[in-house]
Amino acid sequence: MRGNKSGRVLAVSLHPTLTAGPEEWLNRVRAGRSDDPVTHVERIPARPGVLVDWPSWTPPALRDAFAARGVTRPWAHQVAAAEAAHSGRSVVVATGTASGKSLAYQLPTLTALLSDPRAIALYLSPTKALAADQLRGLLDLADGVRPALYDGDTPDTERDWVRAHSRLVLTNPDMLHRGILPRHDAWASFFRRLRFVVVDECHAYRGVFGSHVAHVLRRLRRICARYRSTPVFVLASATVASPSSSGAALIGGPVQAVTEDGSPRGATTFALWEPPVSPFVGPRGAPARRTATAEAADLLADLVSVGARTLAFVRSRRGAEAVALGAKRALAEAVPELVDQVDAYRAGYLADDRRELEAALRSGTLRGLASTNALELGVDVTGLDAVVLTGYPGRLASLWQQAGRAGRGSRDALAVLVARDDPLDSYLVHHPSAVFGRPVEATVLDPSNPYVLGPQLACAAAELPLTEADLPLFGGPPARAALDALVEQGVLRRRPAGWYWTSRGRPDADLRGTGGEPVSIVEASTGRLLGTVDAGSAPSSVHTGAVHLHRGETFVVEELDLEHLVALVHRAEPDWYTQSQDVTDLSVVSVSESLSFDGVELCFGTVDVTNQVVSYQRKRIATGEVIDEQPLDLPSQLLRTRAVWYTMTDSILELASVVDDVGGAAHAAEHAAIGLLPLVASCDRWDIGGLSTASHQDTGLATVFVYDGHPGGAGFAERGFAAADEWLTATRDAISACECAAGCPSCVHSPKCGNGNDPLDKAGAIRLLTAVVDRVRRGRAEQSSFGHQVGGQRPL
Ligand SMILES: Nc1ncnc2c1ncn2[C@@H]1O[C@H](COP(=O)(O)OP(=O)(O)OP(=O)(O)O)[C@@H](O)[C@H]1O
Repeated sequence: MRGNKSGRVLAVSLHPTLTAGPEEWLNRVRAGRSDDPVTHVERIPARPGVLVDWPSWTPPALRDAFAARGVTRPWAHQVAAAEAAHSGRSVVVATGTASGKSLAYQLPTLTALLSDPRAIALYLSPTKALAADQLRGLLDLADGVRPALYDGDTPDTERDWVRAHSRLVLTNPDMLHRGILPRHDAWASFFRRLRFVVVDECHAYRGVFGSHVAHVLRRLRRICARYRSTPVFVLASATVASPSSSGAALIGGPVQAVTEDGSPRGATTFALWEPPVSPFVGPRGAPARRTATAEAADLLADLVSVGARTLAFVRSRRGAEAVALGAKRALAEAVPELVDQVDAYRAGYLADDRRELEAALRSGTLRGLASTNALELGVDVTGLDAVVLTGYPGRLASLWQQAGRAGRGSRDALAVLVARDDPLDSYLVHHPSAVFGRPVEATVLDPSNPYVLGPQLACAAAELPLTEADLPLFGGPPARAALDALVEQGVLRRRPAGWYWTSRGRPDADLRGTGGEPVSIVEASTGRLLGTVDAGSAPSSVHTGAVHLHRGETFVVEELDLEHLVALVHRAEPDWYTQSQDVTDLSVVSVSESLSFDGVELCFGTVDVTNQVVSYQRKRIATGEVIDEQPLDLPSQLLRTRAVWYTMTDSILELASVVDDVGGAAHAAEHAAIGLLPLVASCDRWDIGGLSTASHQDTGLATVFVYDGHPGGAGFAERGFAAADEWLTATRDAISACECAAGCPSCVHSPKCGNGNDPLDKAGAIRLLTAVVDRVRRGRAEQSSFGHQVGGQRPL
């Protein structure tokens, strides 16, 4: 073992050997620590595979091509899915990570392409990295198919070639929506011959994004029908709940599910890891734990040094860079020969750099990589031994996707979840039953959401006028209502034959809500483009003075020029990092509906949520100590959206005995309400934001707001208002049924709280909600007996 300057002993094996297994790696990385950071080890047993014969219709050439890459016989689920697709039924393969779902779609698809030289297939993936990875796996499988990428990274000069010659086009829903469907006449031959559509990692299409993609796929089906083709859909995902129904909701047609996994799987040793208490006191006066980033950097270095090829997932881009840098530093002191074998990976890198890193990880020239979730989905990085999750990724579906990256085939694997110092992560590492043996979250999407339906129908009409016969495909009555609204707004024109887009230009719908063009990060002295960062997060991540990490190199931002979308940076080696501070404010624009009864007013309306990065702190890398705080002059970012909120008078606060901690009770009630809104609004908690305050400037009262996190709103808050008594009753009941003492992730903690889940008063929230629910119910009863709506559109 060798030490480093920090005095920590690195678990170095000078002759790394892969004969050691997960248990031994784990023992070695936890050895030598005074407090054992491991709170629980779950052993997920190995599973034998079920091999079957190739379907009789498999072309011999394809069988040979699979055999050449070591696949001599398929697994049972691969054939079950392939048989369904081959016989013309849409199917979803919902089996584990690395269970060979690619072969399950390749078998029927490539069979069709080989048997019919005119047939074409389309492959859709949520990330460019995954499409690039799939392309590699397809290149030498079938002659004459000419698989090719068609995405934002494809040079213009290649695009025409792909459209004219490729018979297996790999793209993403964004490109289909913006670049392919609107130009369907140029793609006429493609659509006419389209036989299969593969939708990989289909669980990624959830929430508002998923609802948009559901319509993009309906638009695709309509365009295909126009060119007289009816492609079969093959969907795949390792972590999708209720695969048949969520698959059907996504494509708008019946989907058969294949869920019995026939692939062999090595055992996984899954450790829950809580970083030790650091000597420095945290912001609330309580002893703080060492950061998950610092701990993950050490773990990455340790695992690489004992010979385990390791991928560390980190929640933020900056965190991924910091983990790579920290691991490199630790290795530089103890095993310098391994420093170059660790790197960082994230979506903002240039395409060539990403491909190079993926290849290096696969070939083993890279032994450690710290990545954002850009590598979470499906990229086949065969041969990984260990995965480190730096903080709970927010959803069990993501946790299993990330953990599943290690131990491909029947090799045993190690996964380590390192808790961040927040109540949600601490709760999870001390409550293994909240992690293991639980179903993943439902994939919630709602194609009838009017805020999605409207823009999508406008896009559909611009592609091809909409007719009565199209309405069932887009959801029937809600689609008609959305079309009426579009006609009224002058967006579409109603003619006897249908609904027409008559304006110049094209309508658009922002599928991912990223908020505009990305900002380029450029090295000032050389003009070298390092990468990009999306517009919405530029003020917090590349503001003037920010320390920007890029593949293990440190830069300081000289200037952020938002007008020209450029951040100029220079190389530097500061011993601090920066953390931006922001302020969120919410103002009420207008009230559309309201209901008031005895001290509680429930409202639905339009709000402006502003977020402004106002300063940044410089903090010492070694200790996290704040050196100073520098002011920033950046524009605020405005989100005009829809919200549901309730106000409470002082007499209600007294009745609920929360006068001493109104903020804590309201904050806890807000978090739980966000968690429960999906019950009545078929949304995802990540699509919603909240704000609670003991006294709000517009209402003058204690107020809890829940708003749609999408410009213009997304229909969720509206449903929350309509079903407020059911929603808030369920919220109150969920908190009181929870057995924890003072709040936990199952009730009032939020995985995305900007205030670190502080303050929270669980008991106060129950009393507050009891009073609120009672008044909302009585208000509703009064409203229905008078037969009118109390309140109405009013400015505030
Ligand atoms: N029948 C088989 N026999 C042996 N190996 C196979 C078989 N089918 C697939 N494989 C191998 O299993 C590995 C994982 O396959 P693949 O990447 O397709 O899994 P996946 O389910 O798509 O993974 P992910 O969950 O990452 O999307 C690949 O290396 C592939 O070559």
